[in-house]
Amino acid sequence: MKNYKISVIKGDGIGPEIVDEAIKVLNSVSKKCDFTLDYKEYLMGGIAIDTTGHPLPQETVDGVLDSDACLFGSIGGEKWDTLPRELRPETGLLKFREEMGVYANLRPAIVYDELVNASTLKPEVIQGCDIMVVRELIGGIYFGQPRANDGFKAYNTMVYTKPEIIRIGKQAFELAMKRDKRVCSVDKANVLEVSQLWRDTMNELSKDYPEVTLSHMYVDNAAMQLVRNPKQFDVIVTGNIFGDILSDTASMVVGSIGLLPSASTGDKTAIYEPIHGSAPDIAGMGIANPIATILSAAMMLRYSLNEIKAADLIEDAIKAVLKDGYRTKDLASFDAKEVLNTTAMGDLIAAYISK
Ligand SMILES: NC(=O)C1=CN([C@@H]2O[C@H](COP(=O)(O)OP(=O)(O)OC[C@H]3O[C@@H](n4cnc5c(N)ncnc54)[C@H](O)[C@@H]3O)[C@@H](O)[C@H]2O)C=CC1
Ligand SMILES: CC(C)CC(=O)C(=O)O
Ligand SMILES: [Mg+2]
Repeated sequence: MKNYKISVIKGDGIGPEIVDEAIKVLNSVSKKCDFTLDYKEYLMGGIAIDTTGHPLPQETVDGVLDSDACLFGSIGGEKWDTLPRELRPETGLLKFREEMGVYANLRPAIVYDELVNASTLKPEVIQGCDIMVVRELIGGIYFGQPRANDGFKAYNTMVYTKPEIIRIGKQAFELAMKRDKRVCSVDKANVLEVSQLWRDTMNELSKDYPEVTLSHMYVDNAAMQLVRNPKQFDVIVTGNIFGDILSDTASMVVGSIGLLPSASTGDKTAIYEPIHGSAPDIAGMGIANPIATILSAAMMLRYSLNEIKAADLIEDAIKAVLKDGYRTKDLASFDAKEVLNTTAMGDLIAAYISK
């Protein structure tokens, strides 16, 4: 029987609540599909600061690199917001992504038929929507030097090199080849030099993919188009900050940020994490939607472990649960037959799998 080593980082806020549900579901599907999972927990973010004095302990870096894949919850919270920048949970997360070399963050935004009434957008606008946001994750303005804040003047730097743009562009074109063969590259080339290089490079790269239609859009327009007519998009490729913002926007096309999973991939390892943060406003209340994290676990099975049947079983169980009218609080006003807490939603998805 196959056995996989999974590193687990629960993090802060709702992180532990949602990761526990994903593990519950993984255990249910692994029994059904005849493989086992060995989990090892590592600290990161606020809890790591409180325990070790540092947001990213070396043990976490080594442990994740030694595993087959990493399941990640979320980090951060007000408690740590006043720390110097280099000691903050978010700085630990960025350093973690950089050290793991996970340059491509794949954020699918799929509207399930079962949830077509779960969005504030009209059903006809969103039905059948299936977007893949390919966000560059270890470059751009979140990482660029110089950066500083002296209390009077503050600045950050948006940097991309051509090899970095080619690397992420290739991921987008390759994904598009397996999908509807359309890539929309999002930038701000009317204002930013870095975006002009991004656009020129995408144009050059597109010559290697003649079957794929490449279009370009400014990020402000892209945000508007995402809510106006999301079905016009197939693959969106963009830089770190634009992808961060546009994928949160896309979550409202789907219905809730608690539904969107992601895979952060590179050449060394992969990290599977919901797109949302630690949601301190609802932490400990038992109302967080665990589906984004459970779907991230399904992506882990599909992409890192090649357990395709298991991934399908999870996704089918989620659709069935939603079709039967079970909702967490974030989706309570959309065709809910019964509103479940976080644990009950995890229990139910696990039970549908083992049916
Ligand atoms: N990957 C990570 O670990 C990320 C961490 N953060 C950190 O998280 C903290 C909170 O950031 P926010 O801007 O509030 O973003 P957030 O994504 O944590 O929350 C935004 C809103 O969405 C809701 N929400 C998020 N996930 C949900 C879920 N699973 N179910 C139901 N509702 C959910 C929250 O209750 C909140 O109202 C900050 O410290 C931030 O830096 C933010 C984004 C990503
Ligand atoms: C620390 C932030 C860059 C995290 C975030 O918002 C994200 O990755 O979506
Ligand atoms: Mg974000």
